[in-house]
Amino acid sequence: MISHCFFVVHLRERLHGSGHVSPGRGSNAYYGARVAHLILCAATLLVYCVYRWLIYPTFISPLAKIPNAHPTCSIFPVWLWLQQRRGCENASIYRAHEIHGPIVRVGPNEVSVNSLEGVRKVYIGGFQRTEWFQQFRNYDGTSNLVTFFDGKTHSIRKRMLAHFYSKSYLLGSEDLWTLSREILCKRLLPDLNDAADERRGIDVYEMGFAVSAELMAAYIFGVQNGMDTTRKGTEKQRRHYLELSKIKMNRLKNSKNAVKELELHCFEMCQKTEQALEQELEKKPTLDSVITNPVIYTQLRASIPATEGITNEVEVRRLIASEVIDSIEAARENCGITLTYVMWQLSKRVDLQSQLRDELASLQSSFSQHSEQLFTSHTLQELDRCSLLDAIVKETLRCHPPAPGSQRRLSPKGGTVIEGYEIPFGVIVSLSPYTMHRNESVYPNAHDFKPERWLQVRGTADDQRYVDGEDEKSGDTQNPLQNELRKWFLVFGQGGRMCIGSNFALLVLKLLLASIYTNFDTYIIDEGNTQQKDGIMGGPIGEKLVLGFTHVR
Ligand code: HEM
Repeated sequence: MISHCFFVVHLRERLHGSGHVSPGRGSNAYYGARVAHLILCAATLLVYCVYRWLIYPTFISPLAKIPNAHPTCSIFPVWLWLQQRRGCENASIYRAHEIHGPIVRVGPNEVSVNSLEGVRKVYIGGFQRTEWFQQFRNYDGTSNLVTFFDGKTHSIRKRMLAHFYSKSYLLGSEDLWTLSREILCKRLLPDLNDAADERRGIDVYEMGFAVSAELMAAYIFGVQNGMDTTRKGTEKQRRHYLELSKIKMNRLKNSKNAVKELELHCFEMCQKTEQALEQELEKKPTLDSVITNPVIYTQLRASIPATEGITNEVEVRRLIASEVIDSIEAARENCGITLTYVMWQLSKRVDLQSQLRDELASLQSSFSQHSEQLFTSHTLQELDRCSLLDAIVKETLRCHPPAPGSQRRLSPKGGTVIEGYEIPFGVIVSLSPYTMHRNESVYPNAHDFKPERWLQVRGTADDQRYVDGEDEKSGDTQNPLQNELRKWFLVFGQGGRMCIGSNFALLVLKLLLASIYTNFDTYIIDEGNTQQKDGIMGGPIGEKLVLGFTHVR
């Protein structure tokens, strides 16, 4: 537009110069003509801007028909930005849906949806992720599962790993139960025992983050090559590691140095695993050491060259490191936050703790520290059938999703139609667990923590029967009410980009809870501020939860 105006001025000058009668340079008439041209250009520019940024988005764009979360949303992206700055983005979008229904415009080029049709179109339909996800690249921009844009590259990598994170594989994995026994029984429980004896409080927020990262690292690298920051005596390393993680996640000052140190730490674990594999040391345990296979590392090391065609060893190691550091972070943050909230909820309800203990006591496997049966090959399968435990974990994830924020995508070429509204190509479309999980018609009294809802079948109030553990794999169950609850459950995302670690996360959380609550009662000593942060991640604002532990008789 600006260049067009200059062209007009230039043309007029050429005309003047080619013999037309024109006011002489420096004369008043000459300057008057120039000013008139400039005014004309400015007016044209203004009209264009008003049309482009006011009239078109507000009245003509297909998005204009969608209700605005705020009157300015069609023109400026300021409303959303302000909600983010104020730390109330999720709550504000939720309120907008309550007022306007299943679809709202939250910015000139962004809409939020809250419906199953939205889930089906956006996630199951495979809309692309936005640029925002690129920040999860590691090692100077090396991609991984989270950041791959191209669908083909993404699905090759996902297929490479999916089997080793599938529920059926994990339930039968000797590596998983062996490494869990090592970490929980030899590192975590002895510290909790001491805490109970000494009447010392434990910050389970810190403990949850550390033990989750440690379990994930052990599955990736083998327990002997992974992390060791949970046991008593490692408090200094643990706090240093968690401090670095916090700096990285919150992009605080010095985050570059923190990122470097964390990447180096992960790279060292890769190198240690590589050396062990080269020397075939894995299967030679000494008397007091336990060794497990580096399940994920070995798979990536074999499959990246074979299926992605990358043979340069340094490059392969970089790709592996970029992939696994993300998984450790995902486990640390998401499982850490979830464990904190489950234990907070259980500590408020002694009755629920004892019901859970009764369910665990009915199993053949025992989680008692004094039992010979502790963690056998049946343990994981048995644990998976505990319906109350499952309900407690699911209800915690519903009420306190660790990643409650909008899962943003871009509308595809050719556009789409959602909830009857046309959405052109390139619009940011999102749904969020925060809003989906608060739907009163699916989750009555949605603001209350009610594990029972995951155990009920549809019927009258007096006809609420309990169902045994359903087959998670099949998705749909015989129970229409449970199917409905699951469809609205967005905690792990849905579709092709859904969380690859969901089964691992659920199983590890159940193992942790079974081990802790079989042996201890917990009570709150200092809960700080347990309100969830309103953002992409939703840890407790106070970043702590100090619980007391007492031995179960
Ligand atoms: C309670 C625990 C967890 C929660 C709530 C969670 C949540 C999520 C969500 C919501 C997404 C999808 C985001 C989107 O659609 O844009 C996701 C993706 C992902 N998660 Fe998790 N996660 C958890 C644990 C884990 C663990 C333990 C791992 C370790 C393997 C993991 C690895 C990943 C990866 C690699 C992706 C990207 C998948 C893809 O793009 O195909 N997550 N997670």
